Amino acid sequence: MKVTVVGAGNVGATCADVLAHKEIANEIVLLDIKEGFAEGKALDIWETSPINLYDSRTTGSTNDYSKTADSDVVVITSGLPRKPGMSRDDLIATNAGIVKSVTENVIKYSPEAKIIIVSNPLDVMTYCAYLTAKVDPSRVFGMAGVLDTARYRSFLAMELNVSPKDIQAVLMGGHGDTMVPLPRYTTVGGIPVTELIEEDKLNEIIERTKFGGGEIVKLLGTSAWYAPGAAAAQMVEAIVRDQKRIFPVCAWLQGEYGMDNIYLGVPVVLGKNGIEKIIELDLNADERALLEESAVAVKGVMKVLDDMNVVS
Ligand SMILES: NC(=O)C1=CN([C@@H]2O[C@H](COP(=O)(O)OP(=O)(O)OC[C@H]3O[C@@H](n4cnc5c(N)ncnc54)[C@H](O)[C@@H]3O)[C@@H](O)[C@H]2O)C=CC1
Ligand SMILES: O=C([O-])CC(=O)C(=O)O
Repeated sequence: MKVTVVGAGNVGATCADVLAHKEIANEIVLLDIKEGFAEGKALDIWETSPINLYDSRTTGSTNDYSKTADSDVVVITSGLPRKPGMSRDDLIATNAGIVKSVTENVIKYSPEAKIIIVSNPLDVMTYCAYLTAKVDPSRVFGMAGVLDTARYRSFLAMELNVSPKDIQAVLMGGHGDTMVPLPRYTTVGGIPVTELIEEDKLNEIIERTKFGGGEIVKLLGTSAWYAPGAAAAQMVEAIVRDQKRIFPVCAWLQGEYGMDNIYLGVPVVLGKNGIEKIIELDLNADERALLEESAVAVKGVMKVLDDMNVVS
């Protein structure tokens, strides 16, 4: 299996490192526009192979997409990260052009690839890649929910002092402050979370999750990379190993949840064909209202992209 990661910065290099370390793909290509950067990161990752005892091969490329040819999966992380005081949406002006040109190259050299978008603003950059790639939306989707649920689960594990392995959760909506964690679908070792934690405390954790990206930006001056890189790698793994995992993924909705022509986070089955199924939960009125509010926010940014006329 061949996997390309575009953008050898913090998230991309972390993703490639996890892919290699866990032997998720035997051939990993890291590509960046900055001269020598991807080659340097790829070499550094490869030099961990005798220590971490794996044989996945990681190589780098400065903007030469022929090296990425026939990739099974491509992860796009190229683009600016936000700084303190910025929202993810503030990145649209720069990142739309980057995601468009990268997607054109990706699809030219790997016409059959599944494409996972990571660049922000996530839902709208996924839409941008879909408009550019002109392939079935089951093959173009975004990483956000795996990260957002990981944050939610890690906060719950801290609060309850239990293993994060035993916490299952679903989170829906856009990858922004309007994301929708769903306590009704959160369990700890099979026990509904609401039986283990006070409502106020749970609401605090939900609020922390919604602003989890911003919490790291404030601490670091740039955005997170360990959890995002690992989350993207987990999606790659589900595809290359045809695991049929159920993950919240930013997917193109065509009637599901009563919504049309929008990229939004929903639970899906992820396997060798990309998104193999969108799972429709029976949301209650409150949950539906939150999802609709999130959809309105995403639609607003999609319109900004449409008005930019970046993608024809
Ligand atoms: N979806 C999510 O949950 C998350 C999304 N992000 C987003 O991922 C993106 C990357 O974040 P970081 O890795 O922290 O940034 P970074 O600045 O460390 O890396 C970005 C890399 O993209 C490269 N790049 C820029 N234009 C390019 C082009 N045309 N072709 C190839 N490479 C190009 C840059 O040279 C740089 O090395 C940001 O937009 C950030 O907001 C970050 C974390 C989580
Ligand atoms: O917060 C950011 O800008 C990066 C991101 O999407 C996240 O870490 O959730």
